Amino acid sequence: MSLLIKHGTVINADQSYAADVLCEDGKIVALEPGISASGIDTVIDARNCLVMPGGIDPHTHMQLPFMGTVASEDFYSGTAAALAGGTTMIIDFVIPSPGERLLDAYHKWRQWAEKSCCDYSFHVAVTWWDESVHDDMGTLVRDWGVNSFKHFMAYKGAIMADDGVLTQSFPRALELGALPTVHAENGELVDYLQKLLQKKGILGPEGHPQSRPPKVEGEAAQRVIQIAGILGVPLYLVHNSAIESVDAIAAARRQGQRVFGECLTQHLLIDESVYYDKDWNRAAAHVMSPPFRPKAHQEALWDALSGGVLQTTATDHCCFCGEQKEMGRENFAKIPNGTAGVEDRMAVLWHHGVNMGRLTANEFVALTSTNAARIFNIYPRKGVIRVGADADLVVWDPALVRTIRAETQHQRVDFNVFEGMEITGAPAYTVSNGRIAYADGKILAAVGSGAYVNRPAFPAYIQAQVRQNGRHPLRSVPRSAGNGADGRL
Ligand SMILES: NC(=O)NCCC(=O)O
Ligand SMILES: [Zn+2]
Repeated sequence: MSLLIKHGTVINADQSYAADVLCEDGKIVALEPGISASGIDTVIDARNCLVMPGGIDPHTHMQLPFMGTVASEDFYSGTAAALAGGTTMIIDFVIPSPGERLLDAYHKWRQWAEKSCCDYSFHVAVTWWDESVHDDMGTLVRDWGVNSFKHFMAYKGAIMADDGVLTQSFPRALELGALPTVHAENGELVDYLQKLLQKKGILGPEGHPQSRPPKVEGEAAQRVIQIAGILGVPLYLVHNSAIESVDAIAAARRQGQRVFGECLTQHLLIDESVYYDKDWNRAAAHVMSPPFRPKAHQEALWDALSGGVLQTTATDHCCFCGEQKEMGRENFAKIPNGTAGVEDRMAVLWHHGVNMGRLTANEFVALTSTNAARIFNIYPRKGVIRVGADADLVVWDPALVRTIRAETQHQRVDFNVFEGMEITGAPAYTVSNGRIAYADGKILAAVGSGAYVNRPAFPAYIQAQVRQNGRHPLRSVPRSAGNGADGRL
């Protein structure tokens, strides 16, 4: 099975150049101008197009049982939507139910994910602590290619990990060479503010952002960064949405702490006014955590992306239809949290980032693919166009104009937070493992054509820094009974 992409401009995170890309049996095998098309099975003419590494979305929830319901995607529909948007790999989350063993939950998710039509991998959530969690973390890293564990500081009474859990899990992750990831919101404060708002009769979706103000995120981000610093553990903070958390990450990085940050495309473009919409359905459709913020936070997020404080963009893709959001009609705290985004992440970031002059095309590649591949240790297999890498590519037409509409989307949900947004620049073709998976608006990838990606532990990219940061050396003072070692009291 051979595929040749001719006449395009290759864009990697570090450089751009004109070259044809030859793929055979799922790998890139040649990369140079003027490769002959004779004997090749499929040829794509990429004239006037850019050829980029396929996107990696490091934060999706395709099929998540959450808040009394289950996200409306399955792994086929969700990964098909990813391919339509130029994303060729997702890292989804295994979230064990209370009391469920991590390994059992992991195998359940693996079974669900067999339908995937793009490559995938899993972070596994640690939501409580006991010996079985300690042991299963080891098994997952050693035998099942998991190199990151997720901790929710929010969702009290459900999946929240308190400081005790973080303090057990982080050093365990460190000894296994795995990266702790964290949803930073102070779950106690959210719980308190939700109850306060309810007592005051504020029960509509406008209660959602008021119960989770930016400082609730900032406090948790600062606290977990300090905890990780004390323990000498690298850290990845998911979906940063607020100036407060970005500032906390910037300060830690300035001091040499190994902290990585992600932001969601949705938080870059949408502000909190959506929760004050008179139409309950529209307001509820935007309920996700952290919530959308006042506009000033968006500019800070853009600056953090272009300034290197945040390294990745994701979506937290988690679809709930209107009927599911209805569960919170009488109480905002019961509206299932989550919005979709995997289909639009790259186009929205291209349009508002590259076209608007905030990002270069190379930075776009870094932020949508390469940095995630490095942090989660699948680089250079993914995240770069080079000989030997997986043939996961997007042929990007920078002149393609499209209006985002829920009506025409592939993701399985009845709403789109970017509804009506006109964007310029979109995938003409998406190539997954050397095959055309999306072209001319159509998904061509078969159910189950995606593969599970093992992610090895001890990423060199992170580990060197961990050694440098180190834990403070522990010291003891030798003393004789009752006296100091030197005989003096
Ligand atoms: N983000 C969100 O609202 N839903 C998915 C679960 C999570 O990541 O917090
Ligand atoms: Zn989250």
